Amino acid sequence: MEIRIEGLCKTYQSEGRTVAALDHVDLTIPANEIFTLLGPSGCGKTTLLRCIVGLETPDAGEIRIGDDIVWSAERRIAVPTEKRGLGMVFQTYAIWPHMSVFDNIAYPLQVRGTPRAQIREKVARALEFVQLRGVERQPATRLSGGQQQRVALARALVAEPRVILFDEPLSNLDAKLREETRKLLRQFLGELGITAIYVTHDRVEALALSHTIAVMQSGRVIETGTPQHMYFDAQHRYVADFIGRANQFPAIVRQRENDYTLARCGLGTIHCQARDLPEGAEATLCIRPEFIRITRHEVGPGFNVIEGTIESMDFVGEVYEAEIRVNDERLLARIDPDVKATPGERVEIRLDPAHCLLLSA
Ligand SMILES: Nc1ncnc2c1ncn2[C@@H]1O[C@H](COP(=O)(O)OP(=O)(O)OP(=O)(O)O)[C@@H](O)[C@H]1O
Repeated sequence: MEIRIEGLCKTYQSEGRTVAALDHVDLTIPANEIFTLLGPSGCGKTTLLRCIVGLETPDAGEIRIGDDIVWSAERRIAVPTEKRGLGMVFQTYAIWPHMSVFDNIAYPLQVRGTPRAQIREKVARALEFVQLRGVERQPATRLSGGQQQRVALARALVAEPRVILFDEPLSNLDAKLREETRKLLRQFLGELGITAIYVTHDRVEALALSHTIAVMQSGRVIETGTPQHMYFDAQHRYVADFIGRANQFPAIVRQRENDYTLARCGLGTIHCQARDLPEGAEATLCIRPEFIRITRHEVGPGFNVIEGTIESMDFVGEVYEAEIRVNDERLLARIDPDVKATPGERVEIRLDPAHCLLLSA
Protein backbone atom coordinates (compact mmCIF):
# COMPACT_ATOMS: atom_id res chain seq x y z
CA MET A 1 0.00 0.00 0.00
CA GLU A 2 1.58 3.29 -1.08
CA ILE A 3 1.52 6.22 1.33
CA ARG A 4 1.60 9.80 0.08
CA ILE A 5 2.26 12.76 2.29
CA GLU A 6 1.91 16.29 1.00
CA GLY A 7 2.72 19.59 2.66
CA LEU A 8 2.50 18.14 6.15
CA CYS A 9 3.11 20.67 8.94
CA LYS A 10 3.00 20.30 12.69
CA THR A 11 4.09 22.84 15.26
CA TYR A 12 4.23 22.59 19.04
CA GLN A 13 4.29 25.33 21.63
CA SER A 14 7.04 24.60 24.08
CA GLU A 15 8.16 26.98 26.84
CA GLY A 16 6.83 29.99 24.96
CA ARG A 17 8.54 28.96 21.70
CA THR A 18 7.00 27.56 18.54
CA VAL A 19 8.75 24.38 17.40
CA ALA A 20 8.18 23.26 13.81
CA ALA A 21 8.28 19.49 14.35
CA LEU A 22 7.20 18.96 10.71
CA ASP A 23 7.89 21.68 8.17
CA HIS A 24 6.11 21.05 4.83
CA VAL A 25 6.97 17.37 4.50
CA ASP A 26 6.35 15.79 1.07
CA LEU A 27 7.01 12.09 0.86
CA THR A 28 5.96 9.08 -1.19
CA ILE A 29 6.43 5.77 0.56
CA PRO A 30 6.31 3.02 -2.07
CA ALA A 31 4.11 -0.03 -1.56
CA ASN A 32 5.62 -3.15 0.02
CA GLU A 33 8.94 -1.58 0.91
CA ILE A 34 10.80 -1.04 4.14
CA PHE A 35 10.99 2.74 4.27
CA THR A 36 13.12 4.29 6.98
CA LEU A 37 12.91 7.76 8.52
CA LEU A 38 16.42 8.49 9.74
CA GLY A 39 17.69 11.51 11.60
CA PRO A 40 19.01 12.83 14.90
CA SER A 41 16.93 13.19 18.02
CA GLY A 42 14.30 15.90 17.66
CA CYS A 43 14.22 16.03 13.83
CA GLY A 44 10.55 15.05 13.69
CA LYS A 45 10.59 11.30 12.92
CA THR A 46 8.23 10.27 15.69
CA THR A 47 5.89 13.19 15.02
CA LEU A 48 5.65 12.12 11.37
CA LEU A 49 4.93 8.52 12.37
CA ARG A 50 2.32 9.63 14.89
CA CYS A 51 0.62 11.82 12.26
CA ILE A 52 0.45 8.84 9.87
CA VAL A 53 -1.02 6.65 12.60
CA GLY A 54 -3.47 9.36 13.67
CA LEU A 55 -2.15 9.86 17.20
CA GLU A 56 -1.20 13.43 16.36
CA THR A 57 -3.19 16.07 14.47
CA PRO A 58 -1.15 17.95 11.85
CA ASP A 59 -1.67 21.68 11.25
CA ALA A 60 -1.72 21.44 7.45
CA GLY A 61 -1.27 19.02 4.57
CA GLU A 62 -2.62 15.67 3.48
CA ILE A 63 -1.95 11.97 4.15
CA ARG A 64 -3.11 9.19 1.83
CA ILE A 65 -2.88 5.47 2.48
CA GLY A 66 -3.46 3.70 -0.82
CA ASP A 67 -6.45 5.45 -2.37
CA ASP A 68 -7.83 6.65 0.95
CA ILE A 69 -7.25 10.15 2.25
CA VAL A 70 -6.89 9.57 6.01
CA TRP A 71 -6.10 13.16 6.89
CA SER A 72 -6.58 16.43 5.04
CA ALA A 73 -6.67 19.91 6.50
CA GLU A 74 -8.26 21.38 3.39
CA ARG A 75 -10.92 18.71 2.96
CA ARG A 76 -11.49 18.39 6.70
CA ILE A 77 -10.90 14.66 6.70
CA ALA A 78 -9.60 12.94 9.85
CA VAL A 79 -9.98 9.15 9.82
CA PRO A 80 -9.55 7.81 13.38
CA THR A 81 -6.53 5.65 14.18
CA GLU A 82 -8.43 2.36 14.45
CA LYS A 83 -9.93 2.82 10.97
CA ARG A 84 -6.57 3.46 9.25
CA GLY A 85 -5.64 -0.25 9.11
CA LEU A 86 -2.16 0.20 10.55
CA GLY A 87 -0.04 -1.87 12.94
CA MET A 88 2.59 -0.43 15.28
CA VAL A 89 5.65 -1.78 17.06
CA PHE A 90 7.28 0.53 19.61
CA GLN A 91 10.62 0.79 21.33
CA THR A 92 9.06 -0.45 24.55
CA TYR A 93 7.50 -3.75 23.62
CA ALA A 94 4.15 -2.68 25.11
CA ILE A 95 3.25 -6.27 25.86
CA TRP A 96 1.04 -7.04 28.84
CA PRO A 97 3.06 -8.63 31.63
CA HIS A 98 0.12 -10.45 33.20
CA MET A 99 -0.80 -12.20 29.94
CA SER A 100 0.72 -15.24 28.25
CA VAL A 101 2.46 -14.93 24.90
CA PHE A 102 -0.66 -16.37 23.24
CA ASP A 103 -3.02 -13.87 24.87
CA ASN A 104 -0.76 -10.97 24.06
CA ILE A 105 -0.75 -11.87 20.38
CA ALA A 106 -4.46 -12.74 20.34
CA TYR A 107 -5.48 -9.45 21.95
CA PRO A 108 -6.25 -7.39 18.81
CA LEU A 109 -8.38 -10.25 17.45
CA GLN A 110 -10.25 -10.68 20.75
CA VAL A 111 -11.04 -6.97 20.78
CA ARG A 112 -12.55 -7.35 17.31
CA GLY A 113 -14.64 -10.33 18.42
CA THR A 114 -12.94 -12.77 16.04
CA PRO A 115 -14.25 -16.38 16.57
CA ARG A 116 -11.99 -18.45 18.85
CA ALA A 117 -11.08 -21.09 16.28
CA GLN A 118 -9.92 -18.36 13.91
CA ILE A 119 -7.92 -16.68 16.68
CA ARG A 120 -6.10 -19.96 17.41
CA GLU A 121 -5.27 -20.44 13.75
CA LYS A 122 -4.07 -16.89 13.20
CA VAL A 123 -1.99 -16.75 16.37
CA ALA A 124 -0.40 -20.12 15.50
CA ARG A 125 0.56 -18.74 12.08
CA ALA A 126 1.99 -15.54 13.58
CA LEU A 127 3.97 -17.54 16.16
CA GLU A 128 5.35 -19.74 13.42
CA PHE A 129 6.28 -16.67 11.43
CA VAL A 130 8.23 -14.96 14.20
CA GLN A 131 9.76 -18.31 15.19
CA LEU A 132 8.28 -18.44 18.68
CA ARG A 133 6.29 -21.68 18.54
CA GLY A 134 6.40 -23.62 21.77
CA VAL A 135 6.47 -20.61 24.13
CA GLU A 136 2.85 -19.51 23.67
CA ARG A 137 1.73 -20.55 27.18
CA GLN A 138 4.61 -18.78 28.96
CA PRO A 139 4.13 -15.37 30.59
CA ALA A 140 5.36 -12.87 28.01
CA THR A 141 7.74 -11.28 30.49
CA ARG A 142 9.71 -14.51 30.86
CA LEU A 143 11.06 -14.10 27.33
CA SER A 144 14.25 -12.28 26.37
CA GLY A 145 14.07 -8.71 25.04
CA GLY A 146 14.45 -9.91 21.44
CA GLN A 147 11.70 -12.50 21.91
CA GLN A 148 9.40 -9.93 23.51
CA GLN A 149 9.92 -7.67 20.55
CA ARG A 150 8.96 -10.57 18.28
CA VAL A 151 5.77 -11.03 20.35
CA ALA A 152 5.02 -7.34 19.71
CA LEU A 153 5.64 -7.91 15.98
CA ALA A 154 3.39 -11.00 15.95
CA ARG A 155 0.66 -9.01 17.70
CA ALA A 156 0.92 -6.28 15.07
CA LEU A 157 0.85 -8.88 12.28
CA VAL A 158 -2.22 -10.91 13.37
CA ALA A 159 -4.37 -7.85 12.86
CA GLU A 160 -3.34 -8.02 9.16
CA PRO A 161 -2.56 -4.32 8.84
CA ARG A 162 -2.18 -2.56 5.49
CA VAL A 163 0.98 -0.89 6.75
CA ILE A 164 3.18 -1.60 9.74
CA LEU A 165 5.05 1.15 11.56
CA PHE A 166 8.08 0.74 13.79
CA ASP A 167 9.38 3.36 16.22
CA GLU A 168 12.96 2.48 17.22
CA PRO A 169 11.90 -1.14 17.90
CA LEU A 170 15.41 -2.48 18.49
CA SER A 171 16.90 0.28 20.61
CA ASN A 172 16.34 -1.56 23.91
CA LEU A 173 18.24 -4.66 22.77
CA ASP A 174 21.96 -5.23 23.24
CA ALA A 175 24.20 -4.96 20.18
CA LYS A 176 24.28 -8.66 19.26
CA LEU A 177 20.56 -9.21 19.74
CA ARG A 178 19.83 -6.02 17.84
CA GLU A 179 21.74 -7.34 14.86
CA GLU A 180 20.04 -10.74 14.98
CA THR A 181 16.57 -9.26 15.37
CA ARG A 182 17.27 -6.78 12.58
CA LYS A 183 18.11 -9.64 10.21
CA LEU A 184 14.98 -11.55 11.21
CA LEU A 185 12.87 -8.44 10.77
CA ARG A 186 14.18 -7.86 7.29
CA GLN A 187 13.46 -11.47 6.42
CA PHE A 188 9.93 -11.35 7.93
CA LEU A 189 9.02 -8.12 6.22
CA GLY A 190 10.49 -9.31 2.90
CA GLU A 191 8.38 -12.47 3.04
CA LEU A 192 5.26 -10.57 4.04
CA GLY A 193 5.62 -8.04 1.26
CA ILE A 194 3.97 -5.38 3.43
CA THR A 195 4.65 -1.63 3.51
CA ALA A 196 6.74 -0.89 6.58
CA ILE A 197 7.73 2.53 7.92
CA TYR A 198 10.66 2.34 10.25
CA VAL A 199 11.95 5.13 12.50
CA THR A 200 15.53 5.09 13.76
CA HIS A 201 18.46 7.34 14.51
CA ASP A 202 20.85 4.42 13.93
CA ARG A 203 22.44 4.72 10.50
CA VAL A 204 23.71 1.12 10.38
CA GLU A 205 20.23 -0.15 11.12
CA ALA A 206 18.83 2.10 8.40
CA LEU A 207 21.42 0.97 5.85
CA ALA A 208 21.02 -2.74 6.63
CA LEU A 209 17.25 -2.86 6.79
CA SER A 210 15.77 -0.42 4.32
CA HIS A 211 14.82 -0.38 0.69
CA THR A 212 14.57 3.40 0.91
CA ILE A 213 15.86 5.89 3.48
CA ALA A 214 14.61 9.43 4.06
CA VAL A 215 17.00 11.57 6.08
CA MET A 216 15.31 14.26 8.17
CA GLN A 217 16.62 17.43 9.78
CA SER A 218 14.66 20.04 11.75
CA GLY A 219 11.25 18.85 10.60
CA ARG A 220 12.16 18.52 6.95
CA VAL A 221 13.07 15.63 4.66
CA ILE A 222 16.48 16.51 3.25
CA GLU A 223 17.05 13.61 0.86
CA THR A 224 15.51 10.26 -0.04
CA GLY A 225 17.14 7.28 -1.75
CA THR A 226 18.35 3.69 -1.56
CA PRO A 227 20.94 2.90 1.13
CA GLN A 228 23.60 2.72 -1.59
CA HIS A 229 22.60 6.10 -2.99
CA MET A 230 22.61 7.72 0.42
CA TYR A 231 26.01 6.27 1.31
CA PHE A 232 27.89 6.69 -1.98
CA ASP A 233 26.08 9.46 -3.82
CA ALA A 234 24.32 11.73 -1.34
CA GLN A 235 23.64 15.21 -2.71
CA HIS A 236 23.71 16.96 0.66
CA ARG A 237 26.61 17.44 3.02
CA TYR A 238 24.40 16.84 6.01
CA VAL A 239 23.21 13.50 4.62
CA ALA A 240 26.72 12.31 3.65
CA ASP A 241 27.89 13.15 7.14
CA PHE A 242 24.96 11.61 8.98
CA ILE A 243 24.90 8.32 7.07
CA GLY A 244 28.56 7.42 7.62
CA ARG A 245 31.95 8.78 8.52
CA ALA A 246 33.19 11.17 5.90
CA ASN A 247 36.16 13.47 5.39
CA GLN A 248 34.84 16.83 4.28
CA PHE A 249 36.82 19.80 2.96
CA PRO A 250 35.73 23.19 1.62
CA ALA A 251 36.51 23.29 -2.12
CA ILE A 252 36.20 25.51 -5.18
CA VAL A 253 34.94 23.89 -8.36
CA ARG A 254 37.37 24.04 -11.29
CA GLN A 255 36.89 22.87 -14.88
CA ARG A 256 35.56 19.54 -16.12
CA GLU A 257 38.24 17.12 -17.31
CA ASN A 258 37.00 14.09 -19.23
CA ASP A 259 34.84 12.12 -16.83
CA TYR A 260 35.73 14.17 -13.77
CA THR A 261 35.09 17.53 -12.20
CA LEU A 262 38.22 19.11 -10.75
CA ALA A 263 38.12 20.85 -7.42
CA ARG A 264 40.71 22.84 -5.51
CA CYS A 265 40.86 22.28 -1.77
CA GLY A 266 43.36 22.02 1.09
CA LEU A 267 44.55 18.65 -0.25
CA GLY A 268 45.42 20.09 -3.69
CA THR A 269 43.52 19.83 -6.97
CA ILE A 270 41.40 16.72 -6.78
CA HIS A 271 39.61 14.75 -9.52
CA CYS A 272 36.06 14.17 -8.36
CA GLN A 273 33.02 12.32 -9.59
CA ALA A 274 31.46 14.54 -12.29
CA ARG A 275 28.88 16.96 -10.90
CA ASP A 276 26.97 19.66 -12.62
CA LEU A 277 28.40 22.57 -10.68
CA PRO A 278 29.54 25.85 -12.25
CA GLU A 279 33.24 26.66 -12.30
CA GLY A 280 34.16 28.84 -9.32
CA ALA A 281 31.30 27.57 -7.18
CA GLU A 282 31.92 26.80 -3.54
CA ALA A 283 31.46 23.14 -2.69
CA THR A 284 32.42 20.50 -0.18
CA LEU A 285 34.68 17.62 -1.14
CA CYS A 286 33.52 14.51 0.63
CA ILE A 287 35.46 11.23 0.76
CA ARG A 288 34.80 8.25 2.97
CA PRO A 289 37.75 6.76 4.90
CA GLU A 290 37.59 3.42 3.06
CA PHE A 291 38.35 5.04 -0.31
CA ILE A 292 41.75 6.33 0.76
CA ARG A 293 44.59 3.96 0.06
CA ILE A 294 48.29 3.97 0.97
CA THR A 295 49.87 3.15 -2.39
CA ARG A 296 53.59 2.72 -1.64
CA HIS A 297 54.36 4.18 -5.08
CA GLU A 298 52.87 1.10 -6.80
CA VAL A 299 50.40 2.97 -9.01
CA GLY A 300 52.75 5.44 -10.67
CA PRO A 301 51.49 8.90 -11.57
CA GLY A 302 47.72 9.03 -11.62
CA PHE A 303 44.73 10.95 -10.40
CA ASN A 304 44.59 12.05 -6.81
CA VAL A 305 47.94 10.66 -5.68
CA ILE A 306 49.12 12.90 -2.86
CA GLU A 307 51.63 12.78 -0.05
CA GLY A 308 50.92 12.91 3.65
CA THR A 309 52.30 12.06 7.05
CA ILE A 310 50.74 9.39 9.24
CA GLU A 311 49.81 10.99 12.56
CA SER A 312 48.19 8.02 14.25
CA MET A 313 47.22 4.41 13.59
CA ASP A 314 44.49 2.87 15.76
CA PHE A 315 43.70 -0.81 15.48
CA VAL A 316 39.89 -1.15 15.60
CA GLY A 317 39.41 -4.81 14.70
CA GLU A 318 39.30 -5.56 11.00
CA VAL A 319 41.24 -2.42 9.99
CA TYR A 320 43.47 0.34 11.25
CA GLU A 321 42.03 3.82 11.45
CA ALA A 322 44.76 6.17 10.40
CA GLU A 323 44.90 9.91 10.69
CA ILE A 324 46.99 11.32 7.87
CA ARG A 325 48.08 14.94 7.64
CA VAL A 326 48.14 16.44 4.15
CA ASN A 327 49.24 20.08 4.11
CA ASP A 328 47.08 21.67 6.80
CA GLU A 329 44.29 19.12 6.52
CA ARG A 330 43.72 15.84 8.32
CA LEU A 331 42.29 12.77 6.62
CA LEU A 332 40.76 9.80 8.35
CA ALA A 333 41.54 6.58 6.45
CA ARG A 334 40.71 2.93 6.99
CA ILE A 335 43.83 0.92 6.26
CA ASP A 336 44.20 -2.85 5.80
CA PRO A 337 46.18 -4.43 8.65
CA ASP A 338 48.66 -5.91 6.16
CA VAL A 339 49.68 -2.42 4.99
CA LYS A 340 52.47 -1.68 7.42
CA ALA A 341 52.69 1.98 8.30
CA THR A 342 53.87 3.78 11.38
CA PRO A 343 53.13 7.18 12.89
CA GLY A 344 55.52 9.83 11.61
CA GLU A 345 56.04 8.02 8.30
CA ARG A 346 55.67 9.97 5.05
CA VAL A 347 53.38 8.03 2.71
CA GLU A 348 51.81 8.31 -0.70
CA ILE A 349 48.04 7.99 -0.73
CA ARG A 350 45.43 7.78 -3.44
CA LEU A 351 41.89 9.09 -3.20
CA ASP A 352 39.62 7.06 -5.46
CA PRO A 353 38.23 9.73 -7.86
CA ALA A 354 34.99 7.76 -8.32
CA HIS A 355 34.36 8.24 -4.60
CA CYS A 356 35.44 11.86 -4.29
CA LEU A 357 32.06 13.57 -4.11
CA LEU A 358 31.46 17.25 -4.63
CA LEU A 359 28.49 18.46 -2.68
CA SER A 360 27.10 21.92 -3.12
CA ALA A 361 28.06 23.99 -0.09
N1 LIG B 1 4.14 17.01 22.67
C1 LIG B 1 5.10 17.87 22.37
N2 LIG B 1 5.14 19.10 22.92
C2 LIG B 1 6.11 19.99 22.60
N3 LIG B 1 7.11 19.73 21.74
C3 LIG B 1 7.14 18.52 21.16
C4 LIG B 1 6.15 17.52 21.45
N4 LIG B 1 6.45 16.40 20.72
C5 LIG B 1 7.56 16.70 20.03
N5 LIG B 1 7.98 17.95 20.27
C6 LIG B 1 9.15 18.62 19.67
O1 LIG B 1 9.07 18.45 18.28
C7 LIG B 1 10.35 18.17 17.71
C8 LIG B 1 10.32 16.82 16.99
O2 LIG B 1 10.14 15.78 17.96
P1 LIG B 1 10.09 14.24 17.56
O3 LIG B 1 9.81 13.47 18.80
O4 LIG B 1 9.17 14.05 16.42
O5 LIG B 1 11.57 13.99 17.06
P2 LIG B 1 12.33 12.60 16.82
O6 LIG B 1 13.15 12.80 15.61
O7 LIG B 1 11.36 11.48 16.81
O8 LIG B 1 13.25 12.52 18.11
P3 LIG B 1 13.62 11.25 19.01
O9 LIG B 1 14.48 10.37 18.18
O10 LIG B 1 14.34 11.87 20.16
O11 LIG B 1 12.32 10.61 19.40
C9 LIG B 1 11.32 18.23 18.88
O12 LIG B 1 11.89 19.50 18.92
C10 LIG B 1 10.45 17.98 20.09
O13 LIG B 1 10.99 18.59 21.24
